[in-house]
Amino acid sequence: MQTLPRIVITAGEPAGIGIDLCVMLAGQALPCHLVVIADQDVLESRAQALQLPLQIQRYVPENWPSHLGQHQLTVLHQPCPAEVIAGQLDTRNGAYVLQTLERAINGCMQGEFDAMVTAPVHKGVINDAGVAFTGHTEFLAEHTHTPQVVMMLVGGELRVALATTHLPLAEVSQAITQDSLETTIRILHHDLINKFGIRSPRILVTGLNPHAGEGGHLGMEEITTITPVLEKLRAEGMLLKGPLPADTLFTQHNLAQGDCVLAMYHDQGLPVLKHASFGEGVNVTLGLPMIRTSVDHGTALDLAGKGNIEIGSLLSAIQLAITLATHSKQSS
Ligand SMILES: NC(=O)c1ccc[n+]([C@@H]2O[C@H](COP(=O)([O-])OP(=O)(O)OC[C@H]3O[C@@H](n4cnc5c(N)ncnc54)[C@H](O)[C@@H]3O)[C@@H](O)[C@H]2O)c1
Ligand SMILES: N[C@H](C(=O)O)[C@H](O)COP(=O)(O)O
Repeated sequence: MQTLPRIVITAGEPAGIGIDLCVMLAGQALPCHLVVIADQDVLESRAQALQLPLQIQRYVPENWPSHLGQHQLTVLHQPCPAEVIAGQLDTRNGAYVLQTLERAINGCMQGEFDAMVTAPVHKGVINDAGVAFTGHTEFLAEHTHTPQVVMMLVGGELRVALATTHLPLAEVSQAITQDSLETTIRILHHDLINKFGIRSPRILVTGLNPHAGEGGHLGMEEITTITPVLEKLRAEGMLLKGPLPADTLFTQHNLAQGDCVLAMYHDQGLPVLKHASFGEGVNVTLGLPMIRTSVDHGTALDLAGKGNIEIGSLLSAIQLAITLATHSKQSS
């Protein structure tokens, strides 16, 4: 008999909508076993604020109930040190957020969980708490000892991967070297085949500069870095198009010729994807020795504890995690 995947969810920043989403999740039937790592009291008081029914059962590793959507939620209790007020960040809870991530990562690496789905964290408050933190993606790479990973967002018909992640714009050009770009494309190519079932992935690669550098008149990175890498990997048989001007790459005509876009930096690729599918998209980390997906939105502090939020992205992230975990079990 096929066993259901065991999905662990980290509830993210406790003052944000991650808690609300986990409360809402209790009302959704899903084809998986599911455990949420969060402070149980915070979940209960948010459920009260939202006037939603919630019955919590503590997580017992040997006994995973199915997630039937009858307002029951299995919770791995991680206490928040400071009182949580919806919408108000508190640096005293920064370490708690990271502890939930560490617990989920350890569980995935040791086979306790099949996949990890993350609700949004607030990068700023973690840094204000004194811990350098740029995002889940980098944290996961560090904590699984993976030298390089790739952030890809999937939404509607689009897949957009990034050559750099959470980096000040002034540092982007230097961060894209021939080596880093080659590794990014290899990871992307490998995971599109092995995780997404695309036999011969066609990857559309943006330039870095306006109009892909205009033959060197508007920047040299296309000539010195991107083109040599694409030529090397094309010689191995990879289907790579580019470097293409990013402003027109996202036209329907061009997108129809690829399975995935590789953008050079965060705000070159993600605004297009979020315009097309915000609230339904999924962020997936490629190249990890475990499965991790996430929502496409942030902590939305303005909406926490008030109701009227969309759960679509979390459901899509869980669905993708289930698909990837099932595929991984079948192929192992
Ligand atoms: N996966 C993650 O952990 C993740 C992703 C993106 C941003 N963030 C972090 O979140 C924080 C806030 O970021 P931001 O303000 O740029 O983006 P945001 O996504 O939190 O908010 C942008 C807008 O979208 C709305 N919104 C977001 N999610 C919604 C939902 N589920 N339903 C309805 N409306 C929703 C918000 O109210 C706001 O108006 C930052 O610290 C950022 O780094 C985390
Ligand atoms: N870059 C993501 C986005 O804009 O949706 C977000 O910041 C989350 O990134 P991590 O998964 O690395 O936290």
